[in-house]
Amino acid sequence: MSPNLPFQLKNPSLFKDQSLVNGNWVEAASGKRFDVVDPGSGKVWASAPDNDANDVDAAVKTAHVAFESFKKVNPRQRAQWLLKWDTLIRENRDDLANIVTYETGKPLSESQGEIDYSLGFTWWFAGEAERVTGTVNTPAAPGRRVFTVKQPIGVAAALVPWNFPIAMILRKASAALAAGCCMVIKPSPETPLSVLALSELAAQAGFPKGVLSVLTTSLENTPALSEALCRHPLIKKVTFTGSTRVGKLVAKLCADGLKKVTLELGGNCPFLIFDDADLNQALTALMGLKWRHAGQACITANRVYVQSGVYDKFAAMLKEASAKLVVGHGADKKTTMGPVTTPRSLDKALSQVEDAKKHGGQVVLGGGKVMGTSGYFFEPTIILGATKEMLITEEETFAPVLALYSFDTEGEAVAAANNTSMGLASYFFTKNIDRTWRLLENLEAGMIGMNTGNASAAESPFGGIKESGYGKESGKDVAIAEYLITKTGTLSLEDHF
Ligand SMILES: O=CCCC(=O)O
Repeated sequence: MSPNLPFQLKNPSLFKDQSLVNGNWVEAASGKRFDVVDPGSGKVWASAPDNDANDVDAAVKTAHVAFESFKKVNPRQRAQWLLKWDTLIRENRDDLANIVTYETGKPLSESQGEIDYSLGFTWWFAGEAERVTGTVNTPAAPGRRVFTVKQPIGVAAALVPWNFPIAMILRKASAALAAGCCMVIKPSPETPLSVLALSELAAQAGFPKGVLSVLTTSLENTPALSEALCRHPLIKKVTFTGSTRVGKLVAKLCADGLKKVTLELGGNCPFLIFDDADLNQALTALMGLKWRHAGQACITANRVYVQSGVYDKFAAMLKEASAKLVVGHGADKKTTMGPVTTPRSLDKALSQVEDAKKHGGQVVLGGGKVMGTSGYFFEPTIILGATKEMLITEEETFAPVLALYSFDTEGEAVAAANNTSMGLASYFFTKNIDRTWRLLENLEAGMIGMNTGNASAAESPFGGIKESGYGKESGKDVAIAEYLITKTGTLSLEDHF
């Protein structure tokens, strides 16, 4: 228990800074630990065990032993544990939000918003647990019946990012637990403590020992530990959220063991505004989507295409609204945009801005690091006159930098929006119903926001196409199916009549 937290916890039992294996809080076998840094100050405020590949086998084997019992637990019991977990998370919302803010940098109101959004997953998958059903049919061959039964796939590994540490865990773990799978979680090195706090609440909710395990690790040991998880023969399913580059490595590692994989990868999402759009609606949506967590969401708007008739007007509206953002420490109530989570993101943002300038882009707001602070702050930045030659068009930014492109026709906008290897989300704003339908069909993305920038919900299948990955998280049937196998039974009947 750390006495020196930079914030007060109402429930001190939530501060867990050891790994969780078989229901026990443990250190890495090496005894090493790594630091957890507050991005708002650049200061170390906690640490966690630096597990490496050698720590994987014990965690997976004990998870497998737990799975042998957990898979037989009645689905209603699993649903009840999920609902109890949901209640405990609700009761500890403020403490969890503080931990998230000090790990990720996001403003407290956003951390609270993330928890509220995430509770959709515990609630939703509690319902899904009891609705897993098989099928029965009568095939063409005489005297036969064919059945399918669904069963949990086994122990799953979750490789989880730092940008939404509560939402990503609850989206993955709730589906796995509802299905009857155990899960070994490898949190991001930036955000181990929020995941450990959630796991403590899962234990308090009644989930048996070994059902959820957490192996924390440093940036340095992340590749080897992740590889060991992907290669372990008792891991039957891997779910990864992160970059397309790493997602491809995970897919290759899992291919060797023919493991089922869900990949939620990079976005580079387009946001289209047509002349007939409600510009206030588009502005409100863009302000929420783009500046949320300082631009560090996979589904954020990376490329904003505005039709020429409203380009200047919308650019002015956007600049005026964005200039009012208050950049500061996430724990400060006045803050409306926090820091980026890692210093690496600052360098990437700066290189994209410099590159845009070289290609003729006009920086009309921000453009650089916030000076005179040890936190990782980047100014909210707007680049006008963006073109396809720019780095920002090619690469996901993951920082508060927004590029505005002008277009004339719908065909031109769709071609530009789709001109990326990625296909996570696309957004468009128009009041033309025919165009709405055409865009839904023609935009190449797994999720389409139509006059909204807020399309994520427990009820909606979440996932991309193209190099944004495969598999769905959340939504009815599809998400829990990622953790199930289908077994077919064929029965031969004797006819007595
Ligand atoms: O960053 C990716 C996840 C964001 C969301 O779930 O809406």
